Amino acid sequence: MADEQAEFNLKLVLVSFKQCLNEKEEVLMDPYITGWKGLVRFLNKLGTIFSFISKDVMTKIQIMERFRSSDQKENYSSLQGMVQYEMDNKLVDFQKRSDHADSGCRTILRLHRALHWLQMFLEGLRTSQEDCKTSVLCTDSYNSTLASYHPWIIRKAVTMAFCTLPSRSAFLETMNVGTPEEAVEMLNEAMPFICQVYQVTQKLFEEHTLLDLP
Ligand SMILES: CCCCCCCC/C=C\CCCCCCCC(=O)N[C@@H](COP(=O)(O)O)[C@H](O)/C=C/CCCCCCCCCCCCC
Repeated sequence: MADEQAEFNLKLVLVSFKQCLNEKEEVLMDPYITGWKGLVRFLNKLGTIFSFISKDVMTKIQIMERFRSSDQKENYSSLQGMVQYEMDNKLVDFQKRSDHADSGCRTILRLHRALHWLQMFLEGLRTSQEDCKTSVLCTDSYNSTLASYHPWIIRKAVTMAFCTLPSRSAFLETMNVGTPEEAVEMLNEAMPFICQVYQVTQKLFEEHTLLDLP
């Protein structure tokens, strides 16, 4: 709990995503989870209107943490290991959610899709003009990524929440790494790691036809 409430710092998120890939290009589960926890911390700072989103992410993080503390924890130390284990043991629902409603694969797929949104959003943030509206950046990146997976009611709630986002400079200052310029500098550093984690995961899920899990 204390961990979830700790102060957000962009650098910690950056370090986690940097640590995600090992020399064999495997995505390591623990830093992946830590990176997401850091992002939730940031989301919580943006106001209670975002709490329905952070609750959903926390539920998914907790599912993955349970796997990591179960007697099968070794099989969940990387995304590659998890896919292999769940596929070999038929632990993934492909048609509809039933016996394996909360498999690691479908849970990570939701976070993976959200990582695509993050990638688009941060790219917009880092390359946009000072007077650009974060709500517009957020809406555009959401519409081109996650929106197609969400029902109308979620899309409406999400779009309303985006309207409450602070200005670009206030948003960058919330990252807790100094001036907006310094935050942009750090985003420049963070982006390649986030993109690489996204690409490796995308390839893995594509190879095992896991990109449409219910
Ligand atoms: C480097 C830091 C700077 C940027 C900080 C951004 C912080 C973002 C933190 C979290 C991102 C949100 C991740 C959302 C995950 C959504 C997963 C999902 O799609 N869940 C749906 C499907 O799950 P199942 O039902 O199949 O289990 C679920 O139905 C959705 C629930 C709630 C709505 C999710 C909306 C996602 C909007 C993403 C934008 C977040 C806005 C952040 C504002 C900056």
